[in-house]
Amino acid sequence: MSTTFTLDTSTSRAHPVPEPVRRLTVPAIAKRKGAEPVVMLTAYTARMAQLLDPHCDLLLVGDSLGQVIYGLDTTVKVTLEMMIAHGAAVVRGSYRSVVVIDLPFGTYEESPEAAYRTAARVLRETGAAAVKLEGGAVMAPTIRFLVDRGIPVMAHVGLTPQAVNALGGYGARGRSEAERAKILSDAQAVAAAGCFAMVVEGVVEGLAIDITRSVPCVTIGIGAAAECDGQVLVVDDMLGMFDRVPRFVKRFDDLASRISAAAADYAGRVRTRQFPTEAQLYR
Ligand SMILES: Nc1nc(=O)c2c([nH]1)NC[C@@H]1CN(c3ccc(C(=O)N[C@@H](CCC(=O)O)C(=O)O)cc3)CN21
Ligand SMILES: CC(C)C(=O)C(=O)O
Ligand SMILES: [Mg+2]
Repeated sequence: MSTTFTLDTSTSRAHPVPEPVRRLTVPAIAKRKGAEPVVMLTAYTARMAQLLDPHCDLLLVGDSLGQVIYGLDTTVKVTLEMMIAHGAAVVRGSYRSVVVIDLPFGTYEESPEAAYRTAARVLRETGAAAVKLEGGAVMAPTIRFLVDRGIPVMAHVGLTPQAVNALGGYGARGRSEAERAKILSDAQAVAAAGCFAMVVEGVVEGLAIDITRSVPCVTIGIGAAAECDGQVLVVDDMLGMFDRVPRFVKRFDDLASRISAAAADYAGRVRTRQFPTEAQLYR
């Protein structure tokens, strides 16, 4: 018995393997200033990441998981272990989007060295490409320290929820001239420190526009302005999982009522022995 092998000369490989779909990169996102708007949503689980990934440029594993997943009242109680567990799940569930992970409260503010240790652990243990941290000028040296050592940083200015105890709530920022000037100089300071992008959250529209025009990096708005270089929302908010949401949320679906209806349907069928039926049984 003889076997004939034919070498496929149309490719350099004798055994062609499918081209892997390349993940977007941080530099590719950074180039989007003033160009095609950057699409970001939060994700906390592998399956949700799979569903969102084809539509997004960035997936943010936000510390909003404290409220959204864990039922905490603020993000102040979120731990590094939570962020790493959910961050690794989102990386496993995505293959196109750049995954960014929030550094949780208390794990980076003390010093650039502390921030580096935390950020390095996050990237090492999750496979994500970048970290996000809250704060303005005060965090600029830390951002510079991380960026110089090869860790891409997304900044977050304006309404910074980890500072809720100091801010006294989640009201929009930048209404007074002093606050407006402070937030603008914060944005300029984190940009000068080398962040590749910044979330601008909960500020008056004119300020978000001024920030977007005056910094060289991508701005990603949430409760900010359509003129930002991109937008982000908490996925459970935009899916309609919560009854009460901030003004800046647009609900693109009403999943809470659909889940309630499905659960009620199931409960009714169990109680009347209409479930399971033949299709679900082994015979
Ligand atoms: N589900 C969820 N969505 C978010 O956007 C979000 C979180 N969780 N957790 C972390 C932070 C907290 N954020 C929040 C939380 C509440 C409001 C809020 O209630 N805003 C009110 C105004 C409140 C006031 O004036 O004091 C609003 O109507 O916009 C805003 C942002 C944004 N982030
Ligand atoms: C709202 C976004 C920007 C965030 O920081 C989060 O989800 O934690
Ligand atoms: Mg956050």
